[in-house]
This record gives sequence, C-alpha cells and structure tokens, in this order.
Amino acid sequence: MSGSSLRLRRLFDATSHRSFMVAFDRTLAGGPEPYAVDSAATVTAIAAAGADAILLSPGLIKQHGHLLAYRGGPAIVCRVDFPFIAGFARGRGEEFRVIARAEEAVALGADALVMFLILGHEEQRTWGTNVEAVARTAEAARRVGVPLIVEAVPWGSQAPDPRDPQLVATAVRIAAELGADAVKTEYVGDLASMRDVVAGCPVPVLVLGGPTVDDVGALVGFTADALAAGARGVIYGRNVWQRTDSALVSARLRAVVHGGADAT
Ligand SMILES: O=C[C@H](O)COP(=O)(O)O
Repeated sequence: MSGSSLRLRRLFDATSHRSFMVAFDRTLAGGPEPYAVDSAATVTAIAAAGADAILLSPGLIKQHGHLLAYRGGPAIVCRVDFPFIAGFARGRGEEFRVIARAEEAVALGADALVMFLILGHEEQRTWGTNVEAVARTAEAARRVGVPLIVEAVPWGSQAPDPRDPQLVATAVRIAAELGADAVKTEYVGDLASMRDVVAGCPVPVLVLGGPTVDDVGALVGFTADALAAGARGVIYGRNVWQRTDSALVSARLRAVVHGGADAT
C-alpha cells in the first residue's frame, strides 16, 4: 500500500469507514469572520467537537497545529491553493493560485492536501492552468506519500448551476482521473442523482457544506441522504463553526456520519 493510501485511511473512522471533517480554511481568503475572529479558539472548538480531520491554511497549521497534536486528535488537512473568488466572502469564482507544495504541507505536519478543480471556466487558459496545477500537485503528493483531496465543483462563471448533477459528476471524475485520492463536492440535491455522482467516481466522495443552513433538521437530513447515496463523509465549514449551536450541531452531524443515528 502506498503512503498516500495509508494516510488517506487515517482520515476515516476504523469502524464506519466514514469521516466527519471540518473545514476551517475559509478565513484564508475571507479574513476574520463571525465566530472565527479568534482562530485558536475556533480550532480548539472544532477539535473538541470530535472532528476526524480539520482543514486549515498553511499559516494556521503553523500557528495552531500544536493544539491538535495529541493521541486521538483530528488529522490535519492543508489547503494548498488560494481561491481568487471576488471574495471567498462574496461568491464563487474560478481563479486560484497554488500557495504550498506537497513537501511544504507535509513539513508543516499535514496528513492530506486539498485544492480546487473548478469546472466552468470562462477561458480555456485558466481551465488549463487549473488542470495542470491539480495534476502537478497529485504527482508531488504521490511522490511525498500524502493524499490529495480535490474540491471538484462546477463553480465557474460558465457553469449554469453549481449543483447540476451531470456537471458535478464530470468534475469529480476529472479530478479522480487527474490523480485525486478523494474528492470534495456538492450534494446535488437528491439521493438518486447523488448515487450517480458517487457511482462514476472511483475515489471516495466527501460532501461540502457551504453557507450556514439555519434549519438543522434540513442540514442533518441532506447529510444523511448524501451518505445513503454512498458519500464517505462530509467536509463542512460554516455549518459547523459559524453558528451559536455549534457543539450541538457537530454532535448530531458526527452521529449521522458514523451511523447509529437517524436524521431526526
Ligand atoms: O471550500 C470551501 C471551504 O472549505 C469552506 O467551507 P464551507 O463553505 O463549508 O464554509
């Protein structure tokens, strides 16, 4: 078994084979947001909530990695690209820059890497740059022995609907064929379509969260549907940490991801 496969397994629970990952990388491009002004406090709360892994920028791994370095603590996942979205805060887009190489992320203590593959670019040139960056990072990740999770999403300006099942299926398939060890993508809205997305993707599919959903029942419900469709877990950000009832919601999500709890 390769180092990448071995380390990928560490992101998943030994019994459920699923993962409750929490993304705290939004402030990399969005700055200090509500509930995330004190980054150390947010990282500590995410670890206390029982996350299997936490997604952080290189700088936050450097600053706060020690808060996670204990037996049973969450694995550390490093975002290695910077999204030039006309504000991560203001919407979706298609520009990015690679900010850390696989070797650097591993030297910081990362157990896995995350970067975007965005479908629907306005220009072939930027699409080509994105494809090449993912392929090069996948090659470097293989060489270093660290898994690469590609956030494959139809968020480009030319994609009519970021949750279009066909486009989502295409995005994750391209990511896998470029060398991703797992993908992070949209829940496409219904179980049957999500099954097709998972069926066409030869690597584990993890579902992203997006803006905070106030209706916790709805959040838990679509999480359960995504898992029933074959998703191997979630990588949720604001839906975990950008809310007053964060600890409670984390516990419910964790229970649903690892089984034994229904969506109610
Ligand atoms: O890709 C986006 C980031 O990981 C932020 O996660 P979020 O949209 O669930 O808050």
